[in-house]
Amino acid sequence: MAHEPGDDGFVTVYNRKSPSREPPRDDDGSLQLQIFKIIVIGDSNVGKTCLTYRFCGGKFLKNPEATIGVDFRERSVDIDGETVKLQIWDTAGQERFRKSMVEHYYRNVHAVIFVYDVTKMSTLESMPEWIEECARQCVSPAVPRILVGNKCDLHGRREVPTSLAQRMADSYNFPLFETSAKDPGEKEHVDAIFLTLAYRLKNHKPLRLKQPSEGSMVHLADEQEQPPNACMC
Ligand SMILES: Nc1nc2c(ncn2[C@@H]2O[C@H](COP(=O)(O)OP(=O)(O)OP(=O)(O)O)[C@@H](O)[C@H]2O)c(=O)[nH]1
Repeated sequence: MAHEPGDDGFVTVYNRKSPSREPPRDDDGSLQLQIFKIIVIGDSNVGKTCLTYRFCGGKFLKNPEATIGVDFRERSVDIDGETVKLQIWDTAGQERFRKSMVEHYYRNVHAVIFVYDVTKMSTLESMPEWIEECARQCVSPAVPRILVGNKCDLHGRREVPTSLAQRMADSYNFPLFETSAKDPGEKEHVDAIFLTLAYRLKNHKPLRLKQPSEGSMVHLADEQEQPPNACMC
C-alpha cells in the first residue's frame, strides 16, 4: 500500500531494513521524505497506464489490462540536488471500476494529469466532465493540472488537431503536451512532463509550460511564488 503524503508532500516512513522494525534514528526517530501524489485521469483506453509505466518503468507496457480502482507506481527523481518521490496514481477510466474510489483519488493530491487520446475525439470532448469531477472533489485551484494528448505515434489516425486541444487547454489555463507512451523516441518527453510537475511541486512555483512543436522538449519559465496545495472547501 502506498503512503499518502500530506498537503506539503511529506510522509513519515520507517526503515524496513531495521531488524527490530524500529524507526530509523532521526531527531524524533523518524525519517521525513517528500512524496508528491500525482493522479492520472481520463477516459478508458487513452493510455494512462502506459504513460505512467513509461515514466516509472522506462518501457512501453504491452497488453495492459483495464485498471480496476487504482494502480500505484513510484519513481524517485533528483530535483535541485534533493530526492523527491513521485507517487503516481493510475486511475480507472471505466466508471464501474472507479466509482467507489473517486474520493480517494483526489484526497491530498498534489497535481492532476488529464489524458486524452489524439486518435479519438470523444476523449477530448469528455475532458470537461473530468475537470468538473476534479473541481467537485474540492481540489484546490492551486494544484497544478496539465492536459496530455497521448498516442501521437498513430500519425494517420489523428482526430484531434493540436489547435483544438490547445484551445481547450487555454480555456482552463492548463499547459498542453502531446506525446506517445509507445514511441521510444518520446521517452524523454514523457519524463519531461512528469519532471516538470516535480520541479513545480518541489519549488511551489507555477510554471508556464510550452510545447513549441511536436517532439520538442518542454520549456520552463518561473512565475511568482504561490502557496502549495490547500483545499478551499
Ligand atoms: N499506439 C499507441 N497505443 C497506445 C499508447 N498508449 C497506450 N496505448 C494502447 O492503448 C490501449 C489502452 O492503454 P491503457 O494504458 O491500458 O489505457 P488506460 O487509459 O489506462 O485504460 P483504463 O485502465 O481502462 O482506464 C492499450 O492497447 C495500449 O497498448 C500509445 O502511446 N500509442
